[in-house]
Amino acid sequence: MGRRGGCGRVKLPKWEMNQTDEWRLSCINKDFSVCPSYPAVVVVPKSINDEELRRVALFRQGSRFPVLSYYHRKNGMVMMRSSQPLTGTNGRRCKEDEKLINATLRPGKRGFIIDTRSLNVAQQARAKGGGFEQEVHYPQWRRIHKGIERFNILQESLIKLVEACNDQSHNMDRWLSKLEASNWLTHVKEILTTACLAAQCIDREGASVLVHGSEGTDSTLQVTSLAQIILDPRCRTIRGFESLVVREWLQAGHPFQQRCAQSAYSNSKQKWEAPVFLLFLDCVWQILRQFPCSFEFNEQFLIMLFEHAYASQFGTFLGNSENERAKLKLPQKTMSLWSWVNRTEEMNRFRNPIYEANSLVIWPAVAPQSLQLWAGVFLRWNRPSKYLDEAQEEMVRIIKYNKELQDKVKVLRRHLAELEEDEGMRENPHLTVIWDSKVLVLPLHRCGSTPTFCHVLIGFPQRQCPINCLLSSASALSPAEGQQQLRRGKMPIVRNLGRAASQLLQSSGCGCGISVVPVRCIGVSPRQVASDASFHSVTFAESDHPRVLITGGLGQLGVGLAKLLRKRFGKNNVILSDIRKPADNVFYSGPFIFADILDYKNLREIVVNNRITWLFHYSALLSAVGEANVPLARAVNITGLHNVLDIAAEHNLRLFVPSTIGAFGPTSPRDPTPDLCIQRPRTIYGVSKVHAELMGEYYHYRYGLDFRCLRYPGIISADSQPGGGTTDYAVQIFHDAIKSGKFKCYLKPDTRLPMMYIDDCLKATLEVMEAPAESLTMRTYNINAMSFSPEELAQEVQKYVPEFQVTYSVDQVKQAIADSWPMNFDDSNARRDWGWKHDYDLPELVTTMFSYLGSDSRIAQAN
Ligand SMILES: NC(=O)c1ccc[n+]([C@@H]2O[C@H](COP(=O)([O-])OP(=O)(O)OC[C@H]3O[C@@H](n4cnc5c(N)ncnc54)[C@H](O)[C@@H]3O)[C@@H](O)[C@H]2O)c1
Ligand SMILES: C[C@@H](O)[C@H](N)C(=O)O
Repeated sequence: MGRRGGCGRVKLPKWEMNQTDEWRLSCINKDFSVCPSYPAVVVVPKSINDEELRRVALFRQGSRFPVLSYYHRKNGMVMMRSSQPLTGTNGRRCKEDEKLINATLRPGKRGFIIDTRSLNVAQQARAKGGGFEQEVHYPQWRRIHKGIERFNILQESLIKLVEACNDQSHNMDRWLSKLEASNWLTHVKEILTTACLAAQCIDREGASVLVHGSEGTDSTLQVTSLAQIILDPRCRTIRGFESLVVREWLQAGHPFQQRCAQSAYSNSKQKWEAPVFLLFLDCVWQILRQFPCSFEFNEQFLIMLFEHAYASQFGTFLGNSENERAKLKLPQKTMSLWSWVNRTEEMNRFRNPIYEANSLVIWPAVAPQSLQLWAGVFLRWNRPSKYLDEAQEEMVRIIKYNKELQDKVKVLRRHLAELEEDEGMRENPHLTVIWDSKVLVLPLHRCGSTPTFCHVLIGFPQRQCPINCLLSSASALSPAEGQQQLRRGKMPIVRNLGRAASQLLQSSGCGCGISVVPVRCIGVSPRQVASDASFHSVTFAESDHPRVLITGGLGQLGVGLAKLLRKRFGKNNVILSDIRKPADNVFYSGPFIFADILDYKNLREIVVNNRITWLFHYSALLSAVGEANVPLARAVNITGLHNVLDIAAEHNLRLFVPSTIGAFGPTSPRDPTPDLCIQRPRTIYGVSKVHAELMGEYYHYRYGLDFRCLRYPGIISADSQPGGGTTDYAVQIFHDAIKSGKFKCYLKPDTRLPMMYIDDCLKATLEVMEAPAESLTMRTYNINAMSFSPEELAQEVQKYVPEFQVTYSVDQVKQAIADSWPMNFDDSNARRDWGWKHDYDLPELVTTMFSYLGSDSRIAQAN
C-alpha cells in the first residue's frame, strides 16, 4: 500500500537550501512548543540564532515568526510569511524581530511587507494587541495594504453563491444579480491581485517580500502559494503542486479541520468555517484557464483536492496543524492522499493532455472580464459531464495523432538533410574515418600533392583518382588493392584506413585540414563532417535543429554565419534575410527571404510561417555610416531592434544581437575594457548598441526572453566587404596591398583597437548560442582575440609585400570615434563561463587573409 498520511518532515525543494548560504534549517520547534501551528523544522535567516527566534515568536501573533516561504532562483529574492506583530497601541518593538526581517535583505536591496488587511483593519487590530510594522523601525521595507476578506464574509459569500447556482427560476436577471450579490468573484479578484503584487515585487522589482495578515494562516497562505504558482513553473506540475499544498497549507498550519468542517455546499456555517482553501483552488483554476498549456494537471485534479479537503477517506487534510496530526498519530493511523493520487492510473486521470512545460513567469489577467465562475465546482450538478468527457477523449486522441505525425515529420526531415548532405559530399568530398572513438575528417583533394603522410589524394570510386600513401602505409593494402576495395564499397576501406588513422593520431598534426572530433562510439557515418566545424562535437543521432532566421544577412558577417549554421543545422533550417538583392551564389546557396526589420508585421509573419526558433539580428548601420545618417541609424538600430525584441519575446525565440566595442565611450576604461563598466558612447551606433544590450537584458529578466549578446571587436574578413565601420581600414589594407602595394589609412598610425578574424567571431556566436543557459552568468559578453594599430598591421603586411607603403590621411570623424573606443577587451567572463577561446592572432590573421586574397597577386611576384 502507499505512504502513510501526514508529513513529519519539512517539505523543501533541495535547491532552496543549496542555492543560498544565507538561510538555515532550524529545529527550534521540534516539539511544537515554540509555535504550535508551525512544523517541526523551519527555514530562517542564518544570522538569527534560536534564542533570538524565541523572542521574535513572543512578538508575533500565535508565535508565527517570519519564515522562508519561497526563494526566487532567478534573482535570489525571497518571500517570507508570518503573522502580525504584537505592537499594540503603544507601538511595542522587538529588536530581534527587526534584526530578523532586516537580515533577509541584501545590502542596497529593499523589501515590501504585504499586509493582507486594509490599513483600517490593521489599525483597528492594534486595539486588540496586534498591529503592523512601523516603517521607521524597518527602514528598508515599504508596507502595502491589500484588503482580503476573511471568515464570515467569505462564508456568507459562498452560501449566496451556492444558492444562486441552485436557483431553478430560469430567470437571467435573478441569476446575474444573485451572482453579483455573492461577491465571490470579487474575492477571487482580490486574492489574485495580491498574489500578482507579491510576484511582481519579487520578479520585476527585484525585492524581497514579507506577507502577513492577522494570524498568517489564511489569506497569507493564499497569497504566498499563488505567487509561487505565478513565479515557479515547478509548482505547475502535479508533484510540484502537491508539494506546494503540503508546504504552504498543511505544514504552514492552515486549520483545515476548522475551515472545512462541513460540506462547502451546506447553507449553515459554523464560526470557524471559511472557504479559504476553496478560494485558493478557484484562483488556481482561473490561472489554469488563462494558461491552459502551462499546467501539468487538469481541472479534475483541483476538484479532487477540493473534495478531499472537505471529506476524505485519507488522513492528509485532517487536523489543524502538523502538531495536531502528530498528536493524533495520523501518519501512522491513516493513509496519505498523495500515495493514492500518485499511482499511474490516477495520475493519468489528472494529467493535462495539452501541457507543455513553460519555464516563464506567467502573469494572470485579473480584470473582472477575465475571471469566470468555476462551473466545474459550482455548476457541477447542472452541466452534463458526458459531452465534456467525450470532448476530452477526442482531444487526447487528436494530440496523440498529432504527435505521431510530428515524429514522422522529424524522420522525413532527417532523411532530407542526409540527402542534401550527400549531395554536398559529392561536390566537396570528405572521408570520415572513425578510429579509437575519434572521427577523422579527411578533406579529399584538398591538400595538394606534398608527399607527407596525410597529404593524400583519395578519390571517390566514380572519380577514379589514385589512392596512395595513406592506404599503403596502413600496410594492408597496395594502392591498387585500395582502389579495388573502394570500388567494392566503403566498409573494408574504412576498416583498413582505421590502422592508418591510428598512426595519424599518434603523429603530430601537419595542419592539412584533418579534424579530429571525439565521439562516444566507434561507427561509420555516412554523413559529411565539415573540417571547419571541428569546434563543436559531432552527434550522429541528429536531434531537433533550431529553425534560424538571420536579419541583415547580406552584410559582412551574415553570409558567413549562414554558411556555418547550415553546416551545423542543415541547409533548409537557416534562412538569410535582408532588404538588398542577394548575389546569385548567395541566392542559390540556401533559403533567402526579403525582410525589412522596420516592417513589424512582415517580420512577424516570416517568424511564424517559418517556425523560427533562433533569430540572429544582424541588421544595423555601423559606426561611420550611422554618423552620416543619424535618423536612419536611429530607425534601423533602435526601432528595428524593438520590433525584433517584441517578436522574439512573443514567439519564445532564442535571440542573438551583436554588440560592439563601439558600445563604450571615452569615459570607459580602455585597456582593457571589462564587461561591466561605465558606457557613455558618443556615436549613434554606440548609443543604439548600449540600448540593445539593456533592452535585451530587460526583456530577459522581465519576460524571460532568451537573449544572448556578444560585443564583437572590429571584424576582418576576406570574402565579404565591411559595411561602413571605423575598423574597416583593417580589411581594406589587404585589398590595397595586393592591388597596388599602397594604402592610405584614415586613422593615425598608433590608433590601437581590438580586432578579430571572422571565423573566430562566427565560432563565438554559435558557441554562445549553444551554451546551456545555466552556464551564462550574464547576457552580454566581451569577446577578444587581438589588438593592434595600423602601423603594427602594416608591418605584418610588409612581411608578405615587402615594398608595401602606407600613408596617413586622418579622417577626423573616424579618428574621434576610434579614440573613444577600447584599445583592448577583457573577455575573461566569456572564457570562464562558456569556454571562449580564439584561434587567430595577428600573424595567423595576416597569413589567412593573404592566402585567400593573394593567389595571383603581388605576393607571388614578391616571392
Ligand atoms: N563587422 C564588424 O566589424 C562588426 C563589429 C561589431 C559588431 N558588428 C555587428 O554585427 C552585425 C552585422 O555586421 P555587418 O558587419 O555584417 O554589418 P553590415 O553593415 O555589413 O550589414 C548590415 C546589413 O543590414 C542590412 N539592413 C539595413 N537596414 C535594414 C533593414 N531595415 N532591414 C533589414 N536589413 C537591413 C543591410 O542591407 C546590410 O546588409 C551588426 O549588428 C553590427 O553592428 C559588426
Ligand atoms: C567595431 C564595429 O562595430 C564596426 N566594425 C564599426 O567600426 O563600426
